[in-house]
Amino acid sequence: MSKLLITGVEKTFYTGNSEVEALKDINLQIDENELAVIVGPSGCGKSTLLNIVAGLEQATGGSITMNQKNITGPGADRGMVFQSYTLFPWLTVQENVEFGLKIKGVPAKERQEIARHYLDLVGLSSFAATLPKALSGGMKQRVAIARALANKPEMLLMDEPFGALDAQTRLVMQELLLNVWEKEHTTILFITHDIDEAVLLADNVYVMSRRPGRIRTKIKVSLPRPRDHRVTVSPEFSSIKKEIMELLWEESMTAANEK
Ligand SMILES: Nc1ncnc2c1ncn2[C@@H]1O[C@H](COP(=O)(O)OP(=O)(O)OP(=O)(O)O)[C@@H](O)[C@H]1O
Repeated sequence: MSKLLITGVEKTFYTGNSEVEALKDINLQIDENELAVIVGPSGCGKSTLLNIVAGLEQATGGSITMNQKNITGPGADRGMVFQSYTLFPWLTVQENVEFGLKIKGVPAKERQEIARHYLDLVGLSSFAATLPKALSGGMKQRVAIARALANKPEMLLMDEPFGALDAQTRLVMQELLLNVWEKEHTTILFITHDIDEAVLLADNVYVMSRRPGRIRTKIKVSLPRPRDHRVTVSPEFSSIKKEIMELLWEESMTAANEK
């Protein structure tokens, strides 16, 4: 069943006398429980699209529905994880994870239990009382994932969540996300520049064109699950990666020649 339906979405930014056409006729259908990954050349509008789905930006045309209801603004039904760490520095790890639940009025005991469950899921139970400043980048992103999931969102929106991490930590986080998704099966819309990351994680990789961005191709990734990094050495992995690389190369070269 379709969870998210994006139909004919357009976005033009108007600043002073200039305008930037960021997205043009975006059509995308994401199924319930799908782990969908978007890749595209730099500046093609990936973050803009995710921000529109999050309700943080308003589309200038088209429509977006989640569970057949129009998205008109931000809501707790969509959890966000950004590249930059967005934890509250004055709250402990546990309090950060509980934050959204507290706002919703969930009783203290219940929210503590929920927070503990998700901290356990991301392997941070023993850091519950720690302040964010004492955590590494990877640990902060684990907290951000636990915090987003604790609100039981209908969808998790992830914008380059591992982009600021070192290569080794990034691999660990990719496997952690796969593990979390195997257990929770939350529908995820994930943006990345990293083609290996896209193929490792995705049910489907959606390749965007150069700006103004459109969804150029949907590539189904049928690699067996559960997955871990061993899958990256398989011939199937290489062949999907090559297909995506060629599409992105074509888009980037055309964009460069247009400048
Ligand atoms: N608030 C804004 N005002 C004006 N232009 C904007 C705004 N936000 C984004 N843009 C422009 O819209 C286009 C798409 O930007 P966006 O950040 O969505 O691309 P992206 O694909 O996420 O880029 P990258 O891969 O480099 O992170 C760019 O040309 C950008 O300069």
